[in-house]
Amino acid sequence: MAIEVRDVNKSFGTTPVLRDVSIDVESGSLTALLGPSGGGKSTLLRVIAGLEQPDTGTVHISGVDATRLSPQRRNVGFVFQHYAAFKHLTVFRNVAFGLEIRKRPKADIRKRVMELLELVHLEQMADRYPAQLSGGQRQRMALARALAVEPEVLLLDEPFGALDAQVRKELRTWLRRLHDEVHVTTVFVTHDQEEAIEVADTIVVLAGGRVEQVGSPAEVYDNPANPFVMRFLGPVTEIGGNLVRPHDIEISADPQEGGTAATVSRIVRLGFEVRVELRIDGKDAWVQVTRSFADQLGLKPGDTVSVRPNPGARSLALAAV
Ligand SMILES: Nc1ncnc2c1ncn2[C@@H]1O[C@H](COP(=O)(O)OP(=O)(O)OP(=O)(O)O)[C@@H](O)[C@H]1O
Repeated sequence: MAIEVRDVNKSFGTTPVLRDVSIDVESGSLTALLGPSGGGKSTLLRVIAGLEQPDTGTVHISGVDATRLSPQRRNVGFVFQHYAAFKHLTVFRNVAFGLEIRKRPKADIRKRVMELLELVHLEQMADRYPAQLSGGQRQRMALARALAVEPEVLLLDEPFGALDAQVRKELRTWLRRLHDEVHVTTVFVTHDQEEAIEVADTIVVLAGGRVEQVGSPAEVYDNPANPFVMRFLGPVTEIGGNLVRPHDIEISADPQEGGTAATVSRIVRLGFEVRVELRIDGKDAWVQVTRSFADQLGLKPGDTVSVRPNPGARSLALAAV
């Protein structure tokens, strides 16, 4: 195990921010800490980094008890949302920085930095200054710099959070490919469930300072531990007292066995998908269908339909919680 966090509690003043948090991060994995704002993600990452001390509990890194070690002695690399580059140094020198202070031979530094710049696709930018890079390029430089000293663990706190949606998407794919090449154990913080699902091997869902669930993207999406996780990981709607994914619902113009009667209130066409909005017993619900299926049904507002979760659907009973 690359990182073992055990029974960590942390409060700021009287506010508990991490409550009995225990997680294992496998060597070579890419793990997302996912959750709503204020849930404790950054604090947990900072506890792993050694930038915050837990009130109780321990952090082991590569089998060594790191709980009382300074950040410098933990052999971790970090990248934050707003990366503080040395403005007066070129991209090359920024990446070389950690190696220069470790007094590595010049030729070795040059070789390593050029390899890293190639890895992050910035080899053409070596002589530029940070101000001459785009936001996405600057974050890639930050990653190269964090990797330069060969950390055992790479910690990323919303590394693409300040970038626009398009660049963010590109960098996600890029981070996944980079990780497949380098295999350094990586933990990254995100509040974006799509980003976590697309990039991570393992997702740790953190809310209110507690670990709600740990699992692969498919596990947390398809088998959420509770209604909170189900809601946080993707769209949900309520049918017959159950929480269901809107794409897991069968809709029919005719009554179906085990179906619930609903009235169509609106039909919204969103490109390939169609969202059929419904009223069921005075409550709103919705079903997601494909455009061709919607056309086949020929629904219009005011129609009465029958809805039911399809046989393989995961549903969570709301009354039981
Ligand atoms: N240094 C600090 N002093 C006091 N309170 C803090 C400190 N750092 C964080 N907090 C509080 O701890 C809680 C958790 O913050 P944290 O940044 O860990 O959450 P987060 O899940 O990363 O949220 P976000 O996505 O908004 O950064 C918040 O209520 C925050 O206000």
